[in-house]
Amino acid sequence: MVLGMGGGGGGGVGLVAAALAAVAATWLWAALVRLVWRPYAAARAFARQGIRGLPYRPFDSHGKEVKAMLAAASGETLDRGSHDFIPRVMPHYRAWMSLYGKVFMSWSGSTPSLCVGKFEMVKRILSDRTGLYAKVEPGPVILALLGKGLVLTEGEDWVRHRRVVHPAFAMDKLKMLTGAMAACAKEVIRAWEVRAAAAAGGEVTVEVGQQFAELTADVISHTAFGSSYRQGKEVFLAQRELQIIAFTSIYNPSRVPGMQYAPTKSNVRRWQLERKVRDTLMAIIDERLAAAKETAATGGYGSDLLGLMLEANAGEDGKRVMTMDEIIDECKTFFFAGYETTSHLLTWAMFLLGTHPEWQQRLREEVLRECGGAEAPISADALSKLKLVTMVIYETLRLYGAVTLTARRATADADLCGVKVPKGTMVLIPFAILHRDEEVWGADAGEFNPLRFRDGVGRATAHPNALLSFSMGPRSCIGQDFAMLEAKATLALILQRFAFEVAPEYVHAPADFLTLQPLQGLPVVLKLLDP
Ligand code: HEM
Repeated sequence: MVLGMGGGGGGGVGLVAAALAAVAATWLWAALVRLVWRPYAAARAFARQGIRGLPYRPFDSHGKEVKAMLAAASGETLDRGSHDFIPRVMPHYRAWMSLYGKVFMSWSGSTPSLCVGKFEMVKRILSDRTGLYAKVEPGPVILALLGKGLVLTEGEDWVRHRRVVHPAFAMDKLKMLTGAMAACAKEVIRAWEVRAAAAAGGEVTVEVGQQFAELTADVISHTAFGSSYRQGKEVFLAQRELQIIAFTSIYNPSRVPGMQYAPTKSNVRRWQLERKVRDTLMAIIDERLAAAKETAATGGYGSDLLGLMLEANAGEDGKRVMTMDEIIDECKTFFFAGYETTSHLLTWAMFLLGTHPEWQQRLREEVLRECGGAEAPISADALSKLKLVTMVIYETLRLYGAVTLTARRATADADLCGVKVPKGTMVLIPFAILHRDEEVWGADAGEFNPLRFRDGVGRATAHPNALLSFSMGPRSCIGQDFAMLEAKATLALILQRFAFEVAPEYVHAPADFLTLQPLQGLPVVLKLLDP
């Protein structure tokens, strides 16, 4: 009996051990398939089917030449006059391009990748309307952060979403948001004025990177949610914390597959925040729908981005085009896509103007002429006359565009200007490298020269779409006019009030953490023009 019981206990332990061994064997098998077999099989398949005629070496990222170049470039900071951050930010690409030319293959984990630096090919990929080059499937963490908003949808869903979101970003509607944008910027700048006025010589040093992050968050919260701004800001703060959790997990080198589902401390926090974002957005939307019912005669969902989206969503026959969950996903997308990008644009514009005083003075003269002095209100019409400011913003986007690279996946075998691209290939388009191509931009491609845009953005080079900071084609940035308007209004308000230079302690070290930013922020010395 006793023996029998002991035998039963031993059987239980044995079973547990067997189960653990089975789990370990499954994990080991999965790791072998992922890390060894798939790259090997993919390399063989590519060698056979070829992206024929292209320089090709499997497992390039471990090549000796690339390793040497990586070692040489890592940690380097740049001279302030140099805008060539490629060796620092994209050392693989620089190395590969110098070895293999503008089009080459590489490997990203087990996925074969084609890196495309030839403008004609880029144009073909980005203008595709057939779904041949689709967005890359996001991981579960990014999906939870962004939802199935415009950035991540495909096919019919994308067409439906774009139809609803597009009217909110029409220029005549955006013009009505200029007042809200300028009011947010004025509040931030007013605080600088107070500090400068109290300081000796009317001078104050401000870390503008951080300040612009707060400003663009405020602008999105106000312009998207109008009177529900406070709840909108809560959503924004929760989204920002979610973003940090998401990227900490994605960039964690010892990440264990499947861990995102375990109830760890950070996952529990993530779930709480996701619930908070959803519940708060749902409450704002419910309020709007109720208010719209009451004011049906005046047709009022509100003139902010959410209101315009709800109006377009109502459809002519009263049938909703998008579900409320999809509207929530679009709201999350606004925060994600429109906050850091615009904040970095402002930061880099201040860097370039702070290191080019002659351009700063030319812009100030233009602003004072077209918009008036510090007391004059900023209007969308006056902003549309700021030609030099626009040229400097384009040049900032060319040299320091927030998005340095985009990717697509070939959904079927394709012929890309004579190159065979097998189905499944990841196609990488390094915007930052294309923006420095001397064949496209001329011998001064590496220099700050806003005059190249004097005849407009489409005439700066032989290719009308050579500036790719907002991408091009059907999936190009829906918020580009919004970002340009916000940048112009903010720069005009600063130029009206301050002369500035980059502080001596600034270290020029552009870094790409999803978006291109100065690694240690941007301290700027602001001097009141009229102390
Ligand atoms: C300087 C500021 C900005 C830059 C540099 C920028 C850049 C980009 C780029 C490169 C894309 C294409 C990505 C790809 O196809 O892989 C994109 C798409 C998008 N952007 Fe922006 N963006 C900016 C501001 C904004 C703002 C302010 C908003 C909204 C408030 C916004 C919303 C979007 C959306 C929704 C998409 C997806 C469009 C679609 O696929 O239909 N962006 N952006």
